[in-house]
Amino acid sequence: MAPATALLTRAESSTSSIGSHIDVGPLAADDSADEPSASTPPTSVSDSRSMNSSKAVDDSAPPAEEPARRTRRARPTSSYNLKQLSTAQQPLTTTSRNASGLSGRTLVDNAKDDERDTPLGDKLDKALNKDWEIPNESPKGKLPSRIQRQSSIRDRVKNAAGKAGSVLGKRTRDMVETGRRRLGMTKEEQSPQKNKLLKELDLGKGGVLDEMDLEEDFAVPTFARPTKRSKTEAKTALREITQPMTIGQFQKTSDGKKVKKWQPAGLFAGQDEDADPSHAGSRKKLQKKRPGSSTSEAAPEPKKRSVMPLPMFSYLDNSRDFVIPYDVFAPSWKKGDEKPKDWHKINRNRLVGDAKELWDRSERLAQSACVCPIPAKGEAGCDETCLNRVMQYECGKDNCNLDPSQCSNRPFAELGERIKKGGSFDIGVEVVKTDKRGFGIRACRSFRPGQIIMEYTGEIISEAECQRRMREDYKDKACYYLMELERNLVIDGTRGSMARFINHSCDPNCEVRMLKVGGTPRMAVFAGDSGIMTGEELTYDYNFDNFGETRQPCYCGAGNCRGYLGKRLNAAEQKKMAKLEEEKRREAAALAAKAAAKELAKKKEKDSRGSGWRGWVPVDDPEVKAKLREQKKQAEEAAMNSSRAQRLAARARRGSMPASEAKTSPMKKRSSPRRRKTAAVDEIKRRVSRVADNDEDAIEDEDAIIVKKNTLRRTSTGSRFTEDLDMEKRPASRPNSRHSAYNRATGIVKRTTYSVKSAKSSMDLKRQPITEDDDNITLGKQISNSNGRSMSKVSSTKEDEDEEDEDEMDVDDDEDEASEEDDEEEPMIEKPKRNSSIFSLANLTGKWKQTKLTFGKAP
Ligand SMILES: C[S@@+](CC[C@H](N)C(=O)[O-])C[C@H]1O[C@@H](n2cnc3c(N)ncnc32)[C@H](O)[C@@H]1O
Repeated sequence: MAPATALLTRAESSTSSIGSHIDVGPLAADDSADEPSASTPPTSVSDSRSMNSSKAVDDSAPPAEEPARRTRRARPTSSYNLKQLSTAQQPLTTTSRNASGLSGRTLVDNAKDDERDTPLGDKLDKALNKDWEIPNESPKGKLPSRIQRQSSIRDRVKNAAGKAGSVLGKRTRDMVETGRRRLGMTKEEQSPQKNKLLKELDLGKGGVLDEMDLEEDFAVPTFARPTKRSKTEAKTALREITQPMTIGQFQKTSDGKKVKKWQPAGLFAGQDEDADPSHAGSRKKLQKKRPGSSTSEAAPEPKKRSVMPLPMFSYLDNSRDFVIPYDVFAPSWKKGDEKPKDWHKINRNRLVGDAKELWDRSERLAQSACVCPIPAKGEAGCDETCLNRVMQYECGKDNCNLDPSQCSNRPFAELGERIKKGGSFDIGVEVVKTDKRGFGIRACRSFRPGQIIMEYTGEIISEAECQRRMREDYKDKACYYLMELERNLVIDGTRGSMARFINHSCDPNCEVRMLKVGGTPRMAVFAGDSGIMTGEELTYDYNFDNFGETRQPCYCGAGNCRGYLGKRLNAAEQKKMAKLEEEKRREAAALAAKAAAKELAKKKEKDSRGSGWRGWVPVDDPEVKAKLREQKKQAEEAAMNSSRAQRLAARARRGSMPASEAKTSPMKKRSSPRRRKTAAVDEIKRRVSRVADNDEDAIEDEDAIIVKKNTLRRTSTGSRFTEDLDMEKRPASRPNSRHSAYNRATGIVKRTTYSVKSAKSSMDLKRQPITEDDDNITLGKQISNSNGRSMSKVSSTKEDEDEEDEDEMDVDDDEDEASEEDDEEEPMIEKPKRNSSIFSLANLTGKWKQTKLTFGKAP
């Protein structure tokens, strides 16, 4: 070799071949035989391997060292001079290049080219020879033209496939063989579909041909362009072949060897599609299996898969509504939820009374027996053609030859197994309270269409007993739990299983059916055609006869609701029912009108009492109490703020009385105490009656009186005004009076006792306890003197007030005496409150009694 050639520098390299264009043509051709590794295209000048391959290697270098010098970085990259490469590889049978630009022989040794006779290679060979019409003749004497090169495509494809097969190894080949066996195909008799797939696999868009875009104006042979679908299928097939086996688990054999355990079923090509309940086709199939089911159309045959579906596609196909899994949702009874009372649970039917006799005597149907064939693996036996199923018998060991695992007509056995487990998921239902329909049953798991949910158990009674119970025991009940079992026999679920709580719906999701289990009829609730989702309320159509004339309104809320519980009526029945209802409606209207008239009369009577009258109110009503307190407060504030009150207060402070008051002042008349008292009381009565008549002025006067009283009370505690009054107006001593000594000592007390404006009432109030019972807002006071003598406790209403006035005088007399004696005592009262005329009257007269308070005025 010329050493000059060997001294290839980076600079030279970059100029001679931008993009790592390395001239390896003649050298590679020469060396390829003795140095197979040279077939790996060199990638860059720094690649020592490339240098060697281009004969720039010193021949003296020991060949054994070559592998050691090959670095990791010396890997091929993706830029080649394709023309050169193809020429360089001319001596080989074929050259192939895939999309990444790698030569096939970088993966597979040339020496193995002969082993290309893999099944896939054969297959491709066949497919190519059969379907492709690629012109492979070139004009004689001409240099290999483009089209000639095109003729080698076939070989290249074969090479590629062969190499792939060889690379993937025995396992893949075995798989392909197995797949072929499953499809029942020999090499020769492949289905047209498979051929098509293979063709598409070979030629698909973006497939082998597309990868071989050696020249822009490549003449594509005439064959149909692959569709999108076939392309997908082809890709799937390719993936099926090339994917490593990941399904299955390893298991150890007896001699400790690890062998793969293969799935017997799954998403494999050649198997039936799943009978998933959420799948419309399979649902129909199940419906068809049930006798008496509404849908009787023949279910379509399940399709056989020609290729394995990708998991993603099967998920998309079997889409269903999202439901929170049971263990997350678990709509179970919460603490505090209402539980049904009055329910005695029994899980097995009990024969009661004459039903037992009837049961024993009743003619039992001869036990039916089915002759269903053993089903194919993975299929359910005793389908819709099963004789037992048709006769409404459950299969069992006595009447069915199939193994329980093969038989699909053993719902009660299935239920028994589930109940034995005992968890709430296995039981699958629970009682819940509904809005308008009492209790109901809710699913706490999902149920397949037609799957048994629960048994309806209870007391089995005769028809006659049922009628008696209806008439006597249940006549006042709103809910009945009676269900006909067989002729003359009824299940009374009043004492029974949870199924008794299932409500009616005109669009139900369950159905109740009777099955004979070992010759014994039993009722059960089955999921309807759409299955049941977790959390759904279970309902079935009661479709019962009404006992009596009344029909219960239905609150199922379904779009097709009939409006009533019970079965749909025929025209005559509907007419009769409409007539009855019309009558009832008329009666109800008449009753309502009567009640309205009565109410109106009451209202009129009430209104006739006058506009201000709002009726007596209960005195212990907290609202009234609050209102009264508020009114009282407002009145007090108004009184304190009224200009008249202030004027009077000012005058009182100055020591002069208003002229009007002065005129009526008993002090001026200097009459006898009794007369003065009478005059004062009369005056108060007059004022109070004006107030009672709602006279605005009088109310103001009343305020004034009250203010005055307060003023006077202050006076009594030693104000200047009182002292003045005492000095100037002090009466002559009364030698005969038993109080004269006291009068002389204190003077003022007596003088002020009987005047409206006198301090009598206020002074008395000071000495006498006023009780204002908080719980009972009636205002009143137990009058007692210092000796503890009870003076008065009079209950008063407006009607007897006048009479009481008479008593009042006597009371006051006694009181007066008491007051004289106890004048010096410490005040023992709290400040009296003003709010109503009655209260004021009581204040001013000193008469305290249990008074019923009112809003406004009494009539
Ligand atoms: C067999 S019981 C069902 C359980 C019942 N809800 C309970 O609380 O016991 C039948 C009674 O439930 C009530 N009911 C059931 N479904 C109803 C519906 N759709 N509308 C109104 N009431 C219903 C009626 O009172 C009926 O007599």
